[in-house]
Amino acid sequence: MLPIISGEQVKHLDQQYISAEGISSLDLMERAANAFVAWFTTTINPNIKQVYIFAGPGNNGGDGVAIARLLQERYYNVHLFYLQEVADCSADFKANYSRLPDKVLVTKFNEWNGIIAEHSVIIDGVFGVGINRPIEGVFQRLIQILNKATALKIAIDIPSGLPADQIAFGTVFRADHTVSFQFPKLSLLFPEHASFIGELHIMDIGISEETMDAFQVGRFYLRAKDIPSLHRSFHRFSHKGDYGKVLIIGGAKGKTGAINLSAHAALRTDSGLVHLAPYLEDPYLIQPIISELMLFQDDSKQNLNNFDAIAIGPGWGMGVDIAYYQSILARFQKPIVIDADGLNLLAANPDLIHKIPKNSVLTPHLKEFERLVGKSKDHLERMEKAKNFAIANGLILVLKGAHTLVTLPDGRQIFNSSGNQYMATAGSGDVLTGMIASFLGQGYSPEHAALCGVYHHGLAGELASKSKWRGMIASDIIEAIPRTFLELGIK
Ligand SMILES: NC(=O)C1=CN([C@@H]2O[C@H](COP(=O)(O)OP(=O)(O)OC[C@H]3O[C@@H](n4cnc5c(N)ncnc54)[C@H](O)[C@@H]3O)[C@@H](O)[C@H]2O)[C@@H](O)CC1
Ligand SMILES: [K+]
Repeated sequence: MLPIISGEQVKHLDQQYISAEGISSLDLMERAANAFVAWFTTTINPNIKQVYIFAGPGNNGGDGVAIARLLQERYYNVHLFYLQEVADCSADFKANYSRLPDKVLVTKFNEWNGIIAEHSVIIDGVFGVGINRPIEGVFQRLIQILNKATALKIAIDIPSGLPADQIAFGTVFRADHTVSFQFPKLSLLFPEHASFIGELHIMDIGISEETMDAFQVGRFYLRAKDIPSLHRSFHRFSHKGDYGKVLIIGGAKGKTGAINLSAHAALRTDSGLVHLAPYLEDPYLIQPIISELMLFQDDSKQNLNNFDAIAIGPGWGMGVDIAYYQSILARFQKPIVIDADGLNLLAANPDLIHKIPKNSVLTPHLKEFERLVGKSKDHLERMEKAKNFAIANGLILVLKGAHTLVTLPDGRQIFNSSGNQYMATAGSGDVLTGMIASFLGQGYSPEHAALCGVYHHGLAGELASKSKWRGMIASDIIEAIPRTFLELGIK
């Protein structure tokens, strides 16, 4: 998994890599600029009239100057603005400045007439991860002008003004796209920064995960390439029992749709047998949405250990008898998945937390998490609370959101990269619950079940949204689950 190192560590990473690989920092900047241009030329409409690049005094500005040259070589009309006397800029900035072709128009920012032509693109290379104080003066004026412009806006590495690992504290460039090098900076994953970042793209510039691992940050970014090695493989003689027997408990009167969605998702994630235990006097009254599902009448006395995995909570309601909740925890000794009202009931009855089997997977959204541990002033504090909670209770916490955060009992924190905004739809969380339970039932470790569940879920959402867009519903995500295996090359 890709380590997420701090802004401060980036300098050391660069130096370490540069000395180990025998390349210069200028070469690394050239790679970064090439990576940006490769993304730009394949993503941005080629009919744009003008590219405006704004370069600050450091190496982010240096990237901007190198990008100006590379884009001009590809016949774009490039207008470069620099903000500080070139003599006062970083060494690699100056080296790139001296390589600029004549066809790049170059203007000092304070001599700019402020006009931005229609159908143009703005590239922000004012500050990168070296920002160390709030933006003021000429820099602030520029960012304010650019934020008002209607042109498409792209940030190099990080929107200028955003600190790499903290919550924004002043003026920040508002990008439509952020093209970040090598790994996402931590602050790019915070929900409060969504409007600064736009779409996030991570471009590899050749620094290996091993080089980055040396920094031991304990924070990671989960990508498609990480997933296949987490999967178990099955052979042609596998029996449906090998694929696990899963029980989904929840679904009070009027809310049985939630367990149906979880159960259906578990089947599509390859579970062999899936049972529903709705919280109804007569569970046989409900109609499973698909005929492959089975009903289970749980009377607090039955042996639950015949199941390989259990998920509790979807649509359960807050009227559940706590003695029944306790009886489930007493009758099943393996890690379980807890979601929705399973979590809300825990928040209302905190003593229950100590009875949950270790390494169980809890999947709160932000509000449910708040009910469990109290309010957080920002995502940074929330991350800290998630870590403390997972370590103190020996549980895996899956904090759902745009970059779902999985916190493991040893404190490691893993941000997911798959998924999109169309997944914020009713029942999407129930689908995830069923998927994680399915992987658990198939014999995956709780850690791998959580990570595979989260990644496949996001990918299923991406695939389903290609045809359903805003109209996507949770059932569409379920239907797309099988294709996620194909997409990731998992047989
Ligand atoms: N491995 C990587 O991630 C690579 C990083 N490179 C680029 O290098 C950038 C980091 O470069 P630097 O460390 O030079 O940092 P920056 O380019 O972010 O800027 C640092 C400069 O701005 C000044 N400064 C900081 N905050 C200011 C403020 N509020 N007002 C006025 N001046 C301020 C600093 O004194 C310093 O001169 C990255 O973001 C990335 O764009 C690439 O060139 C190569 C590879
Ligand atoms: K920038």
